[in-house]
Amino acid sequence: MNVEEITAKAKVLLEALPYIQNFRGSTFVVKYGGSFMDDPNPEVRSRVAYDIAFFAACGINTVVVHGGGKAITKAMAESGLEAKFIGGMRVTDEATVNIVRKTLNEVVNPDVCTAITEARGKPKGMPGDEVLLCRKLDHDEEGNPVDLGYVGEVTEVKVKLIKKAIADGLIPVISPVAVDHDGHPHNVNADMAAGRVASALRARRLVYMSDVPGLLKDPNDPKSLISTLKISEVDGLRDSGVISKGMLPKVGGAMRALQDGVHRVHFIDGRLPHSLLLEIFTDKGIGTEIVNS
Ligand SMILES: Nc1ncnc2c1ncn2[C@@H]1O[C@H](COP(=O)(O)OP(=O)(O)O)[C@@H](O)[C@H]1O
Ligand SMILES: CC(=O)N[C@@H](CCC(=O)OP(=O)(O)O)C(=O)O
Repeated sequence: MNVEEITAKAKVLLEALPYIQNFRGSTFVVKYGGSFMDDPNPEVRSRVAYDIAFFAACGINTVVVHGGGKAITKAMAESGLEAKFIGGMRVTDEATVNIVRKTLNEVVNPDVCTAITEARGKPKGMPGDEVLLCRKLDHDEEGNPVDLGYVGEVTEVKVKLIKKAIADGLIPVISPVAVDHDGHPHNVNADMAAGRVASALRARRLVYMSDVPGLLKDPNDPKSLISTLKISEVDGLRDSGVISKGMLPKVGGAMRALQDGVHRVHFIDGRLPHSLLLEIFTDKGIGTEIVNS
């Protein structure tokens, strides 16, 4: 390496310093998944795991909530069950909730933990039904009544258990399953679960990773990225239909988290190499951020 190359390399490292100094000791919640988890290139998942291990090594209390919708649909098909969604939520009967729990807790959660371990991070798999309490979800985003079966809305997060794992130097990895007051497992939308975990932990950052560059003005045009959005601008975008489908629970979770004290919520493309590091450790970022003021 010549002097110019050494200087350029050092510059990249030093650019991260103020961010590391600023974020040390803060809590970040990362929604890991869902669509990019199925990317045929295993490198995609691995890179995200490296970014998560990087955060933890910088002293950021990093908590992961993962998805796994596609894996559930595949497991249902193998059992001869057809997946049905209403308003983006899976209709979940008794047989389905058993598949949801098994797939998320016994397949997806260990997979995410393995990826983090391979990046030399120290994950702690936490089945959601051990840390999340819920009641049956009985209304949709607009407040209309719905009955989706065993689909839950998180009412309580066992913060002490999560903080204990963090204090032990571990990265909690939580699946989107919860139990009601009778101990019956429920399926929870992973975006909403991540929002509630971020709220309960009073996280400084909540990051949603998906397979789009961020919030787009035109969902069919990746160049129409909205870089920064104020919370007050969200309703207008929702009413005009700009925010729709899979973005609705993310934005719903984001709004709630911001109202509960989370400082910023980011939406980034999990397929882009190291998008998590770039969004957090550079001035401009590469996705969308929603801020409170
Ligand atoms: N304004 C928008 N900007 C970006 N994506 C949007 C927007 N409105 C709706 N979407 C849809 O939301 C999807 C992301 O949500 P979802 O499919 O649930 O992702 P994941 O499974 O990765 O959590 C995008 O692929 C896109 O189809
Ligand atoms: C109620 C409900 O719909 N739960 C989701 C839980 C998994 C999830 O949200 O995963 P992604 O983030 O990969 O979509 C489901 O059954 O698909």
